Amino acid sequence: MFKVEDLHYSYPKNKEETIKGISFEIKKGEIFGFLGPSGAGKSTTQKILIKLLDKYQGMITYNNKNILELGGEFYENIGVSFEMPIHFSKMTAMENIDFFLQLYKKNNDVQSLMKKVGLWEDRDKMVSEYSKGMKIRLNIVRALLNSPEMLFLDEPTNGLDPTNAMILKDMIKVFRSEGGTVFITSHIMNDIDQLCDRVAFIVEGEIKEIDTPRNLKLKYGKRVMTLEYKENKKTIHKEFPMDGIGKNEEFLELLKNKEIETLHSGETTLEEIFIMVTGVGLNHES
Ligand SMILES: Nc1ncnc2c1ncn2[C@@H]1O[C@H](COP(=O)(O)OP(=O)(O)OP(=O)(O)O)[C@@H](O)[C@H]1O
Repeated sequence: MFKVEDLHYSYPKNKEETIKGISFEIKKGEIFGFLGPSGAGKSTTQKILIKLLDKYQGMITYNNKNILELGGEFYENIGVSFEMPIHFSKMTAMENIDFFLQLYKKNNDVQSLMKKVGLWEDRDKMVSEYSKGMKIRLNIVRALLNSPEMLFLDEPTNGLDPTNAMILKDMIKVFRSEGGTVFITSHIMNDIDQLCDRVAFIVEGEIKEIDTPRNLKLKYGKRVMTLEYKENKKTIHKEFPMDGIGKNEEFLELLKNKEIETLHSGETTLEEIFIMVTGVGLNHES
């Protein structure tokens, strides 16, 4: 759906390039995660893809057309939800929605969307009375107002409690199951793991990895089995190579004779991969 080839970008006031020659594709019907430490260039790339920044080098096509040649119809087909919810706070949620609806030719079913995010009952409240979580949910409704074929989401679950985060993730999955395509950035690796078909890691304007979360886990994980068992009221921890595990006598003896507490393959988490690829820890406060 999107093809980005050798993209370079520098902000006018900066000497150094912010985006240093990245290439990737977003396939129709996939959820594509764009991950990286703060300042890596995620928002800049997203802004270029949605045509908010244009003086770049390289080639970007959307459905095989150069995005620079696309007119207003481009915005009929995409939905955008950025991290900071921006609404008219002195208007009610519905007044906000009505305002944005009339900008589009295609309209989604607002009542159904508002019910899905649990805001229908509060639709006539001023947005200034909304909590942060409510504003974020209203933001996603806004992004879906034109029934887009592609969604751009910047940190969509940031600031949501687990229940609301789950509602939002379910909406994103339903959107994909109905054929939609999603470009998402997040610092919450669990969400990324649950949602994304493929992820790219960007560090200082360069892409270091692109693959499925599963392939990355296989690549960065250790091929070992770890076993914890009880012996004389103590927990003993042992590691065995995955290769030939079925014939490893010591491992099999432990399985047969000991009280096993845990048994794991050495699969790593996306969070550990993030740290390995980017060299930067995740800030859990964000
Ligand atoms: N308008 C701007 N003018 C000049 N430099 C900018 C501008 N916006 C961003 N930058 C710089 O470009 C680099 C990439 O910023 P960007 O916002 O794309 O990072 P990010 O990966 O989205 O970070 P975060 O996770 O913190 O949102 C940073 O060094 C930032 O300071």
